[in-house]
Amino acid sequence: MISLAELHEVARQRLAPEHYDYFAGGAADEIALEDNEQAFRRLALLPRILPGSARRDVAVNLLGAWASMPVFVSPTAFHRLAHSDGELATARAVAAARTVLIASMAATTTIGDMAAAARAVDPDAALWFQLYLQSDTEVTDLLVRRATDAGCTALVVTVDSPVFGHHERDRRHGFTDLPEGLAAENMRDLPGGPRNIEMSPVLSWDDLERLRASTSLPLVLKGVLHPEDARLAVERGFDGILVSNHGGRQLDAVPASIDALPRIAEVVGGRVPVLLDGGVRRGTDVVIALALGATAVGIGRPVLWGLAADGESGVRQVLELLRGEFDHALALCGGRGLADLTKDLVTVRGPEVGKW
Ligand SMILES: Cc1cc2nc3c(=O)[nH]c(=O)nc-3n(C[C@H](O)[C@H](O)[C@H](O)COP(=O)(O)O)c2cc1C
Ligand SMILES: CCCCC(=O)C(=O)O
Repeated sequence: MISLAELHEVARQRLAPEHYDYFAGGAADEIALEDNEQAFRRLALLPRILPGSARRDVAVNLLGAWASMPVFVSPTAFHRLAHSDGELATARAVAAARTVLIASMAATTTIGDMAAAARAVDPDAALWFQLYLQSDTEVTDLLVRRATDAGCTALVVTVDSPVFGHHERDRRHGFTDLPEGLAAENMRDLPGGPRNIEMSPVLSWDDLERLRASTSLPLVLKGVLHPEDARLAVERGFDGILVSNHGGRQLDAVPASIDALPRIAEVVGGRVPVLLDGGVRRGTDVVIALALGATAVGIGRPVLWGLAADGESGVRQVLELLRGEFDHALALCGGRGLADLTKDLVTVRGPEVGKW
């Protein structure tokens, strides 16, 4: 495989149409979904010349975890729909690539089993846990305890989903339930029996403060697009921001993640890491996002495509392709390290090129 696009094509052929469309789809007219990728194509890089060194250092510290490159894996649900090894394959591949895996609360494998699979590859494997706050605080607390016991070193609270997004592809297929034998394994053995994952508009900053007080793990807020929310998050002592439009699966009228990034990076002003996901498909996308102020970027669907195409090996290919492309793009930009990626390198494509 020579590009992420090729792995996507193989995955499309392998997956049942209803499962492919669950993974690929977005909300409503899929404007945000498409814009996530298109927005990168509207931007251009102005490379610097004569770097004077053949060494390039791309490792980055993410809330105490060393990642070998500024690319991590964003949380996506139901990996066993993509491949029978599911999240175990993903966990092994990400550990082998020495980067951070954000495990989805909606995984089809428990967080404990994912952690064991990752640690068998690398005892220092970095695993974070994504959480939808549940209105029953007992459930949330138990999930946090399980993630902590599994050795997760940060919690990523998804805050862009007060209600479920409307996915018309799923409606067309009538795809509402996981096939027999697959389940959201983290939601078993909870008070009141197995639970469905709840999304709730009742949640407020108070609930986040409550979570803050109940754990010593760093907390990242995922799904921030408004600069004012980023400011509030930093002022209230949260540890990181993940700029994301949920891969275009929630509100369709939102901007592309990369277009929302600069204002948020400005408001945050380096006080906490600013992460980004949505539409990252090439090493040059990683360069652009870092230059515009991201500390690192996440990939969602490409991991699912790698998994569906070739299990653990497919996910490894995705991560190694991006690592290679990123390093190559950094070299072509005359960069020696991540600190060389500054916002003067980015401009818009077309006749406005000098005006940005
Ligand atoms: C099939 C699928 C399932 C997802 N499940 C979750 C999830 O369980 N929790 C969450 O916070 N985000 C979830 N997301 C959003 C991703 O974390 C991420 O924001 C998005 O996929 C990034 O965009 P990309 O797919 O263009 O890389 C999901 C996305 C997809 C495509
Ligand atoms: C309850 C599962 C939610 C998964 C999700 O976030 C998505 O499909 O985008």
